[in-house]
Amino acid sequence: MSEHIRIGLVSISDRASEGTYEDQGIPALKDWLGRALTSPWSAETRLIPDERALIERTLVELVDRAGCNLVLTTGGTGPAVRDVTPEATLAIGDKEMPGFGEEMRRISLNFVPTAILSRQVAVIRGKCLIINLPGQPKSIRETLEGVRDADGSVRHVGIFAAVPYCIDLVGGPYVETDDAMIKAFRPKHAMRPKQA
Ligand SMILES: Nc1ncnc2c1ncn2[C@@H]1O[C@H](COP(=O)(O)OP(=O)(O)OP(=O)(O)O)[C@@H](O)[C@H]1O
Ligand SMILES: Nc1nc2c(c(=O)[nH]1)N[C@H]1C(S)=C(S)[C@@H](COP(=O)(O)O)O[C@H]1N2
Repeated sequence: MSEHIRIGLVSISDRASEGTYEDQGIPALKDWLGRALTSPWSAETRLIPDERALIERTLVELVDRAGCNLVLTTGGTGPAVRDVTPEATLAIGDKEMPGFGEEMRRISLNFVPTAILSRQVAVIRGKCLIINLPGQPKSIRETLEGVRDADGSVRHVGIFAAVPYCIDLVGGPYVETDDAMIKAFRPKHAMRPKQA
């Protein structure tokens, strides 16, 4: 049986939050999750500037008060002075999960040589997994879903394949995905029968 998950979606951008351009981060996150998840979910969205204290408060609020078991951020992971998303995320995490950042940079190198400029991290806070994604809206799909060959076969598995089992392990709800988009990996003993 699958269970409902509340997912925090946080777009961190000075210019989108002040209206210089329209935010494409939250729509891209919603669009991807809408196509990838087959179990029930709802989103808590926030559009905020690159202010460390505000990022920390927002993440804490989404986990501790809104009850999110997954939070995806986009933006603010680069080397510029105002890019502080990784520092804010690490500051409020109980445990760092370095594999997500390492793998996202490897995946992103298939698309841009500047992928190594992205300092994204992931952490566990309570029963929630928080993952930083880069700011480019197209990078959301690239990192979550991975890289495909021209015939559609998966060349480099996206990081979302490891997300449902990670949420299981911290005591969150059982999340299911559409295998055609992203096949979630779980060891046999942790798998439940697929919903019809
Ligand atoms: N929320 C967003 N909506 C649309 N495009 C974005 C968004 N965030 C980032 N981008 C694009 O991706 C690029 C890299 O993202 P990054 O997080 O480094 O932004 P930035 O250059 O620090 O500027 P800002 O914080 O004002 O978005 C941006 O320069 C912008 O072109
Ligand atoms: N998958 C993917 N990753 C990417 C990119 C991209 O276009 N696709 N852009 C890179 C660029 S240009 C930068 S500067 C860094 C910085 O992350 P930020 O956008 O959060 O500041 O992410 C990188 N990671």
